[in-house]
Amino acid sequence: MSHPPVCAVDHPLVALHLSQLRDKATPPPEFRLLVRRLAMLLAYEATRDLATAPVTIETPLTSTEGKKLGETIGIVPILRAGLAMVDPLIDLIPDAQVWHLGLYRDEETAQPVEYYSKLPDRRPVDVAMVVDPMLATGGSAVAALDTLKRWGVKRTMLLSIIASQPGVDRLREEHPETRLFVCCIDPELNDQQYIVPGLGDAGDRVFNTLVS
Ligand SMILES: O=P(O)(O)OC[C@H]1O[C@H](OP(=O)(O)OP(=O)(O)O)[C@H](O)[C@@H]1O
Ligand SMILES: O=c1cc[nH]c(=O)[nH]1
Ligand SMILES: [Mg+2]
Repeated sequence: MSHPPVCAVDHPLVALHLSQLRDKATPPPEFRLLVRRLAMLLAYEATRDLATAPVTIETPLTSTEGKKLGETIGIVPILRAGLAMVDPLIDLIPDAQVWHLGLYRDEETAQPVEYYSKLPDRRPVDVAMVVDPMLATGGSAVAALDTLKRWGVKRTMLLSIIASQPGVDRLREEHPETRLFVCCIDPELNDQQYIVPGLGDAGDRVFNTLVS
């Protein structure tokens, strides 16, 4: 089966929650809830092709065949903003492992700076689901995927709420094998490399650290 490399989830619920998320009047508690809902909707699409294995279960009435996951999943949040997408994903995939990567964008250069990574030597997962609400220049996602590739993960996907077109192009160029799931692709970046129209700084809006 061949998959489209980029899936922009076209759904009325995505559209309405995304509109509220973009609104500058949306306060952090509601922002977090909206990120949670959108992460679940993205995860529903992204997990469509996960392998399953048969399992026999007993209902109160009889034996029947059910399913269990047939591969191991790692959820990889890019700190900080990616943390807001972890809980909704482990609600849906309770056995998933969570591996944190700390990256921030240098404010002057917009280049990613790694400040936390504690992956073990032995790669323990079949599929890595990288989560970060924003794919702007693509620098942070490319750095995270470089790390996961060195770690030996064969199948990677990235779930982002908003991507920029330049970020999508860069990801396709540098990690063509990574499947990308987004709620929306915005056309451009501004001079500070923020996504336009975007939603501003996702990490600051999640963690209420926007200082004006
Ligand atoms: O595609 P890029 O140009 O690399 O930009 C996207 C990155 O920027 C944001 O994180 P930020 O650096 O603001 O860190 P934070 O989550 O701690 O706020 C966002 O959550 C991504 O990680
Ligand atoms: O628009 C952007 C770009 C980078 N990081 C964000 O949080 N927002
Ligand atoms: Mg930020």
